[in-house]
Amino acid sequence: MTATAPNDDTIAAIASAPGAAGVGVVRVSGANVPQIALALLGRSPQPRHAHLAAFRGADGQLIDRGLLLHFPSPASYTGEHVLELQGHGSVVLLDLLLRRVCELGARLARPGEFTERAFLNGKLDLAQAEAVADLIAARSQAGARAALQSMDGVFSRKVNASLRALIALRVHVEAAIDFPEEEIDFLADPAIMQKLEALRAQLDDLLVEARRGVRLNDGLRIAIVGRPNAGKSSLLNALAGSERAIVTDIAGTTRDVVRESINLDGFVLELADTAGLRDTHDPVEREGVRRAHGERESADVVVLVSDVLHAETDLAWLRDLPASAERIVVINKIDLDSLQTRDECRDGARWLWISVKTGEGLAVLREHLKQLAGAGSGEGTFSARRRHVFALEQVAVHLEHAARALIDMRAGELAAEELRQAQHALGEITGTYTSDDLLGAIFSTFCIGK
Ligand SMILES: Nc1nc2c(c(=O)[nH]1)N(C=O)[C@@H](CNc1ccc(C(=O)N[C@@H](CCC(=O)O)C(=O)O)cc1)CN2
Ligand SMILES: Nc1nc2c(ncn2[C@@H]2O[C@H](COP(=O)(O)OP(=O)(O)OP(=O)(O)O)[C@@H](O)[C@H]2O)c(=O)[nH]1
Ligand SMILES: [Mg+2]
Repeated sequence: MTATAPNDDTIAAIASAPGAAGVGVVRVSGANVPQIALALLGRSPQPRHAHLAAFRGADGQLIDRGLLLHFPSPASYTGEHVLELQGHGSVVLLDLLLRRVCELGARLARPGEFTERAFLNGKLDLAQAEAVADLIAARSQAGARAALQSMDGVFSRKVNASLRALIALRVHVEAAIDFPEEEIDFLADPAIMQKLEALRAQLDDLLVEARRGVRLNDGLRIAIVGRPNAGKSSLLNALAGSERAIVTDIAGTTRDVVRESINLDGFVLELADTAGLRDTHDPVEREGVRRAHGERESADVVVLVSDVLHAETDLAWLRDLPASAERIVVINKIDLDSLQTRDECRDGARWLWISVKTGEGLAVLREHLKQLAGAGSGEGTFSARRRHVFALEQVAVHLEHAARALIDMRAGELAAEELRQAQHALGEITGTYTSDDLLGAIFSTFCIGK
């Protein structure tokens, strides 16, 4: 992808979903739009006005009768001249219309190229452009609402506020380096450390929000792990509301990872049921256990399923769980012991006593998962991508190094370099600093016509 190539060519694509529909849209962007519009309408269209037009081929044959709209540059989605041809939603007609537009001076657009141009023309920053794609792909109301917030710039504004604070800090530190005779005094100034700490706190909050944004966007990844026969597959089936996984009373039933995506009151949960953890000589089961470990490592939430007979021995597994994941310990089969449902916090985990068989305690588990997916986090919740979280983690590391350089070593040069790198990482979120490779990777995942 040539993100920085001059955009002097005109691009066109069908912007509506393929298939029969009431209306379909061919979208065109670029310098040739006025001439294409003139050819199709027979006169120059009024700006931002819907004209009913007879779209004709080169031979004068009618292709379709539809609406033609011209958004003159720069007041358009891309910032360039944009033309919309709204015809009948027929794959055949829209293809003919697209062909005609190309004859008149356009080429086919690559996926995401309209939004890429909007980015390059400053209509959107990179995080907002990504949110456009995430909005289109959203699988839940919560995900769509969050993506809309990011598209509106909620996330970007927070990033930019931190960026400004970071730049101000850099200015101070760089100035101190330029005047070495004052460096010692300056670096001892507690106001600088306070500013740096305030910035770190701000970015820590943003990281928490961004992680939540990723969950809203991608769904909450939940790994169901635990001893064989504890009821992991039964739990998956109960949450999914269908007999998705095989359940038997034979230990070692599940081997492959069984995935199911569910929508829980507008929140997407990505469930993964895994093979029961045990030492075994069966090579198939051993591979299943290996995969179960893999799921555990990459999950947002690990649900460790045990049962009333093994709760204490299974506790040992808690230690092996990745530190970053939320932990839920589910003690299943309380019906066997006529126990009551319980809900406790201990050992850094939430403990729930349930019975998949009777359904007792499942509502509490569902509610808890919903909260972890982002429910109840209030207005202004925005969507984010893993790339953003990674950038914020980098920023945090550089700021920590900068703080150490300032406090422990009074090393101005070192601190300045760390702050510079922090700014670079932060700027990658909104695209202030972005390589062509990254842009190519991002926009190529869009739909054609977006
Ligand atoms: N028919 C149609 N519907 C659509 C779109 C579209 O491109 N075409 N959109 C495509 O995603 C979304 C709307 N997004 C848009 C965003 C900006 C502008 C635009 O013309 N912006 C100008 C003028 C702003 C103004 O008048 O306030 C600008 O930013 O300068 C148009 C659509 C959803 N619905
Ligand atoms: N009494 C009782 N039995 C249950 C409950 N939940 C599951 N079971 C039974 O426990 C047995 C094992 O259930 P599974 O869901 O296959 O267990 P698993 O953890 O997936 O087992 P593996 O796939 O072998 O690791 C089945 O016979 C289930 O019917 C429960 O709440 N109470
Ligand atoms: Mg199973």
